[in-house]
Amino acid sequence: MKRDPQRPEECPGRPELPPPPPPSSPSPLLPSPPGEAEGPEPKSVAPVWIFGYGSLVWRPGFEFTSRKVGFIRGYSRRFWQGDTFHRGSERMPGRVVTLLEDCGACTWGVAYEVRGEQIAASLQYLNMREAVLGGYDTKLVKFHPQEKDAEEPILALVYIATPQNPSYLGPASEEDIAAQIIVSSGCAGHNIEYLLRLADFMRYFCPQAEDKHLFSIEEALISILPCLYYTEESLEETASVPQKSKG
Ligand SMILES: N[C@@H](CCC(=O)N[C@@H](CS)C(=O)NCC(=O)O)C(=O)O
Repeated sequence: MKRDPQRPEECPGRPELPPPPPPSSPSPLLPSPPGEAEGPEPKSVAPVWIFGYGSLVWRPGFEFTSRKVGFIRGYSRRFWQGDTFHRGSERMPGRVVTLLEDCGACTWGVAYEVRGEQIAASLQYLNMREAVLGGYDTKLVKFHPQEKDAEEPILALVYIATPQNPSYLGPASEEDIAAQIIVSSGCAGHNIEYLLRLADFMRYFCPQAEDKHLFSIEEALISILPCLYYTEESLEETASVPQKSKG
């Protein structure tokens, strides 16, 4: 998919979250879970909400009852967590996101509602994916749905990789982070996919939100890999442009 390195000034209207496609056809950004609950609501006392701000935004990997786009306050998203399994290897660790406490900031993502049997299944799955394999801890945060009529924030579980975890890499320049992402891949795929899918989610579902860190890394990556540039000219037009004289 060609990319437009400039964020659209005016998104052509934020698309609604696509309804999860039938399991046989993965959706472009927010792949359907193993099977979003259909039919009568599972019996449960109270739902649990899980907030995702990285790969969980587009690859939850567990069954859920509903999902909402929104944000949490007091945190900034940073590509400061190393990953030697999903998007990297022991020899070439990738970089994935975690949250940095940052009062006054907010981080946008997707909150998933799980009910009944979904609760144990999703937490067991995420414990393996995030905690055991990823080095993330859990924390409770207040999630603010983007819907205008949403009154109260929702208490949600979030996975955060703290500086104490062994895979934590910490700060680096956006250029260095982009260079590391370019050469890393793991069991879940290339680290470039991880970055670009997250940038696409923000561009199209949260166009009003700022995320300088994320988009600076995307721009640095695109400047290194011009093949990702989006051009409106057709190849023929480009080819017909007279070459500059070598001077
Ligand atoms: N906890 C964050 C980040 C989670 C994350 O991206 N974890 C990585 C590393 S453990 C992961 O699950 N990767 C799976 C993938 O890259 O597809 C979230 O809520 O999305």
